[in-house]
Amino acid sequence: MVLLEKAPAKITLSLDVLGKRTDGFHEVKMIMTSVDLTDILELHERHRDVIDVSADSQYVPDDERNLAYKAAAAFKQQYHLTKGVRINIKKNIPVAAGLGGGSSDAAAVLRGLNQMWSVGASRAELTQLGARLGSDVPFCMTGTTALGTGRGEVIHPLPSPPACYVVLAKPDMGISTRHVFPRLNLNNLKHQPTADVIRSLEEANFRNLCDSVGNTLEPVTFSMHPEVARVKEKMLANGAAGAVMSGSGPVIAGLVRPFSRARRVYNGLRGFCDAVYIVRLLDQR
Ligand SMILES: C[C@@](CO)(OP(=O)(O)O)[C@H](O)COP(=O)(O)OP(=O)(O)OC[C@H]1O[C@@H](n2ccc(N)nc2=O)[C@H](O)[C@@H]1O
Ligand SMILES: Nc1ncnc2c1ncn2[C@@H]1O[C@H](COP(=O)(O)OP(=O)(O)O)[C@@H](O)[C@H]1O
Repeated sequence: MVLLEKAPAKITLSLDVLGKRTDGFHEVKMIMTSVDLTDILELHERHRDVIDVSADSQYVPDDERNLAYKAAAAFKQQYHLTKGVRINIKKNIPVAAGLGGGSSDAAAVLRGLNQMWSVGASRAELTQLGARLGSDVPFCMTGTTALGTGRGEVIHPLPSPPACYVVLAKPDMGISTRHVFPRLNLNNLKHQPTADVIRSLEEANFRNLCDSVGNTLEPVTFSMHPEVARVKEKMLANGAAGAVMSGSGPVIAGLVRPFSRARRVYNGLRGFCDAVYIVRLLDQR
């Protein structure tokens, strides 16, 4: 049996860090929404009790370090399964970009195995299992628009954003999340107007949304990689109505209306960046 599962990328419209937790993670408030830039996972049932993973990207491990592998191993252990699976990943989401590609692949494996093996686990059970794999995985289980609290794994659904295009621009580097958080100056955090972003979603107010997006991690990533700050400036200079770094970066997401203006922003950034995309929100009014 073969099963195909899509794994959409996510962008963070707002990311605020409240402080450090006793478990070494940071307390966050972040608003995430999914976009139509997706990895495609092929799940092939194996009768032997093995997990094989392949990915068409040199930047992604094809062994037990792969988040898709970890998800399959956790699912098999949780439900005492001895069947095997081969997972082929078509990577369309840039790696270590702040778009949650690995987390989304892990969530796709949990959804896919639950279906392929007719386990019947609830979405809540899969989300709880996903939280053990990474802070981003619970959001990726839902794939709509939500506020993440705690370390990001506690999910509070939010209204869909107003329809717009998103230009994603990735400078030519990857950034590891675990290298960004420790560099935060916890005594001088630039907090975000999370409540304003939520209100703009409730009111479907595109202008107010664009004026309130922001990311407390930007100063850290920008100081490590000044070119990321330049991409954000260029995104706005080329006509984006709002721009914000996604996750720990380096991707900058620009909110744009209408499509003709999105094309202009896209063209203004191509050649300046390693990869530029125009995507749609998967969950929009
Ligand atoms: C912070 C975000 C925002 O989207 O960064 P991106 O990965 O997307 O860039 C994500 O929630 C990340 O989620 P995920 O990538 O699953 O991170 P995890 O594997 O849980 O944690 C990786 C490392 O990031 C740091 N970390 C992550 C989340 C958090 N709330 N506090 C932290 O300090 C820790 O050092 C941790 O060891
Ligand atoms: N299936 C996967 N897809 C992408 N990255 C993966 C995967 N499995 C493991 N990784 C590793 O996880 C790290 C984070 O990748 P990714 O989730 O794309 O970053 P981000 O959370 O910043 O978007 C990378 O170093 C990558 O090598």
